[in-house]
Amino acid sequence: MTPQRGLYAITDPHLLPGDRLLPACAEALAGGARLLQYRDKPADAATRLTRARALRALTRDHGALLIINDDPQLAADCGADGVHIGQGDGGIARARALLGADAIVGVTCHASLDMARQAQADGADYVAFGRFFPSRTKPQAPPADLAVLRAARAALTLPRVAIGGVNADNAPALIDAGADILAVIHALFGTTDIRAAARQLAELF
Ligand SMILES: Cc1ncc(COP(=O)(O)OP(=O)(O)O)c(N)n1
Ligand SMILES: Cc1ncsc1CCOP(=O)(O)O
Ligand SMILES: [Mg+2]
Repeated sequence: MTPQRGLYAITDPHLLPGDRLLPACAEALAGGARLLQYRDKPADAATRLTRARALRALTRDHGALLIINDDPQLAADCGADGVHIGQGDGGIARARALLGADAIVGVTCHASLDMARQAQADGADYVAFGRFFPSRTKPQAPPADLAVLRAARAALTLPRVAIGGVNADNAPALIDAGADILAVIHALFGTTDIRAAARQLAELF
């Protein structure tokens, strides 16, 4: 089931090449991340499956949820808790058909309340808005304003994820505006003390 609040760590293949992936994720989970998303576009299918299976075991050990980015089939193959899909990633119905009713399906809604309403009507488990701040990981992601979080809080029942340049300094404003879950890449995996960075963000909830 989707946690209602907390820190959502997302992996990055450039920050966490090869053997660094597992120990870095272990640190984020030890620091309090409640969800972990495996996001790895450049790797080949066999490598992605090996890594996803390893992250499945690791997240189980920490009682955290594993979400796979983009790829419902990989989520099914590694036994993940769910999948995150963007507006061009195949749709909620396809993900549900592959993963079943109990899986978590999260959907990117950029800055659009209409997209979020549609995602909720189509059976999503959470909606993600952003990027809220300049992002070193995805600088060209469409920008979003805090107002969309306030509007979604009033209009939707689903948990709201905030993403994009999130760090310990700007996180309180996102939570105040209605973010239930903070999705973070660089401010976690771009730091030297991942566990401390995760703890600082997790303690905001
Ligand atoms: C929690 C969360 N929110 C948004 C995204 C972005 O998804 P998408 O728009 O499909 O872009 P890519 O991540 O695939 O580049 C996400 N992955 N996770
Ligand atoms: C995948 C994604 N979608 C919108 S912003 C973003 C990247 C978030 O990474 P960071 O926390 O480093 O800005
Ligand atoms: Mg995607």
